[in-house]
Amino acid sequence: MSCLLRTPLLRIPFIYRCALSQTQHTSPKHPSNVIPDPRSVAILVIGDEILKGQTQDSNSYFLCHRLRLYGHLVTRISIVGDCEFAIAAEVKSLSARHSMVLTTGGIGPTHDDVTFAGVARAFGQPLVEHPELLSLCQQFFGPSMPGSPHLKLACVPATATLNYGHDPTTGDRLPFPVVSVGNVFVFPGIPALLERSFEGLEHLFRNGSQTISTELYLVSDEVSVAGVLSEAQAAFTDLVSIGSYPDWQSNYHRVKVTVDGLSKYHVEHAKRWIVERLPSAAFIKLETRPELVAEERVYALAEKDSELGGRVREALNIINATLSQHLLSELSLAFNGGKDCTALLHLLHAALCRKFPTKKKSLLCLYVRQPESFPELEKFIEQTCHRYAVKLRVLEGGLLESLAEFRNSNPTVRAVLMGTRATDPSGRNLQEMAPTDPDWPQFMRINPLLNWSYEDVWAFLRSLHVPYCVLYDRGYTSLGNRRDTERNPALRYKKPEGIWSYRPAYTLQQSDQERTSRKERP
Ligand SMILES: Cc1cc2nc3c(=O)[nH]c(=O)nc-3n(C[C@H](O)[C@H](O)[C@H](O)COP(=O)(O)OP(=O)(O)OC[C@H]3O[C@@H](n4cnc5c(N)ncnc54)[C@H](O)[C@@H]3O)c2cc1C
Ligand SMILES: NC(=O)C1=CN([C@@H]2O[C@H](COP(=O)(O)OP(=O)(O)OC[C@H]3O[C@@H](n4cnc5c(N)ncnc54)[C@H](O)[C@@H]3O)[C@@H](O)[C@H]2O)C=CC1
Ligand SMILES: [Co+2]
Ligand SMILES: [K+]
Ligand SMILES: [Mg+2]
Repeated sequence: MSCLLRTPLLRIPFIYRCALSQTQHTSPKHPSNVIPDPRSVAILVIGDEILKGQTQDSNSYFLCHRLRLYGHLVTRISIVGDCEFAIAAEVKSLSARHSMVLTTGGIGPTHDDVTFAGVARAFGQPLVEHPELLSLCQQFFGPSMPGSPHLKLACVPATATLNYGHDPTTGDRLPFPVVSVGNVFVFPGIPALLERSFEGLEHLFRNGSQTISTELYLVSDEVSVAGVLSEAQAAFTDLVSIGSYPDWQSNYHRVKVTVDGLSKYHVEHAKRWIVERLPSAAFIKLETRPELVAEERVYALAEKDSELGGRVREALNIINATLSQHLLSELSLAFNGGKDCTALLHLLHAALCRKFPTKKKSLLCLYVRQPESFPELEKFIEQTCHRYAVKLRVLEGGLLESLAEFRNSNPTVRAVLMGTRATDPSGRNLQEMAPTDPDWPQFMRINPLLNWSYEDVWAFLRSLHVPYCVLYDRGYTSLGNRRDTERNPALRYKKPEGIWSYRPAYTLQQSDQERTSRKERP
């Protein structure tokens, strides 16, 4: 490898370095006259609302992601306001230094939409009314008088090319073309419109080469790996690009390290280089999308001759019996973001994947939000529903009234799956299948986790890398609301540097203390 590294001809110049040399911050190693890499692309985001903090730019994120899939490397994102001169200056500079420039925003009919004027100015061209665009505008907006606002959409730089995209699913030609001038492509700002226009032009933007990317997940913090990562980047200069990204929300890792490059050989080599220099306990082989492998992993766990295997078998039996007795439209999952119903959702998802292997069936979840609920919990619930593609019905107010409302608005639902365990205050005299009490709205309650222990729930979640609410990693063992829940004192400990902290919930030794940090309702 060292010979390889020393032979300049065999080095693949890595793009991110070249990008640096194109800016004013010229590095001594890279003269400023480096020819732009043919894959280097710039994105120009246009809009006052972005600079004012009124709109969060999502278009550049979308474009970076897609362009990378298509084999390009975005080396610059610029943001300018709705100012013709600023747009012109930026377009001129970016267009000279990159193989392609994609702009977003500023092509509508209002006074602040000046992107075409800016692009025309950048190339020293007049704005002209394009006959084909004019007839399209008249088709969409009806016949026009001179000066009609929508005619502005037809006024483009003189050498403009019209690029018609196609709907990737139907193959139909899209009604409105994307205008390009030289290597500058002018996209709309409305995210849905931008995405549709871009996807329709895949053939224009797909490039041959591909960036190879791999990840390492670390359970240790950045400080403890910074030295090795610097050495790795130095050893593989110009061959790979190494990134380090701390994550405060993950339940399973603290840092994600990425290794990117043009050659699989060098990417793998650099990855091994890092792995060999850190203790193996520093890494976790993380399942980043556990929901995609839920069926396989959950059923494999059920085959195991262990206590947890037995619990999983039992829960799957109850779930499958429920699925054979009821249509999916007759079922709902009571989901409040707690660890138990999180485990149940994963089990249910696995069972549904097995029962409906091809059809995407969506489950209805019911969440009765408490006053002063934890923001972390709300965020987790939202992300989880998205992850498992379930519908969420949120109700506010008392449990009884909310259930009555749910009963009325969802008359098909007969049974509600719940994460109740026998050790919960409400689980003491419960059966696995039990109708609600006479004074409660009538449902069949299904409790597949009734015989699970606190430890079973954590062993299940942790072994399958199922994401759970981050509050459990911060010392909460049972979640109510911000008023009635505290971190569990049994998890409190003093760090070597003398600061008090809390261990994660899954390390609690005395599971009978699970709820001691919750003031129970009378
Ligand atoms: C559908 C349903 C039917 C009920 N029927 C009765 C009844 O017949 N008689 C009775 O005395 N009590 C009933 N309850 C109240 C229940 O027994 C508990 O008191 C209540 O769920 C709080 O449970 P917990 O404090 O043990 O919390 P948890 O341990 O958090 O709750 C256990 C499980 O209940 C579900 N759950 C709890 N709170 C919510 C919420 N806010 N939104 C959505 N799901 C939630 C989840 O599946 C959770 O895993 C019912 C609750 C629900 C959600
Ligand atoms: N049918 C079509 O294909 C076309 C329609 N038009 C028309 O032009 C108008 C819109 O032109 P635009 O250039 O899109 O106008 P614009 O620049 O004013 O943006 C429109 C909306 O998109 C949001 N937006 C802009 N940049 C964004 C970013 N980077 N990230 C997230 N959100 C962003 C803005 O905040 C704004 O709400 C509409 O009236 C549309 O009908 C324009 C071109 C093509
Ligand atoms: Co080598
Ligand atoms: K506008
Ligand atoms: Mg705008």
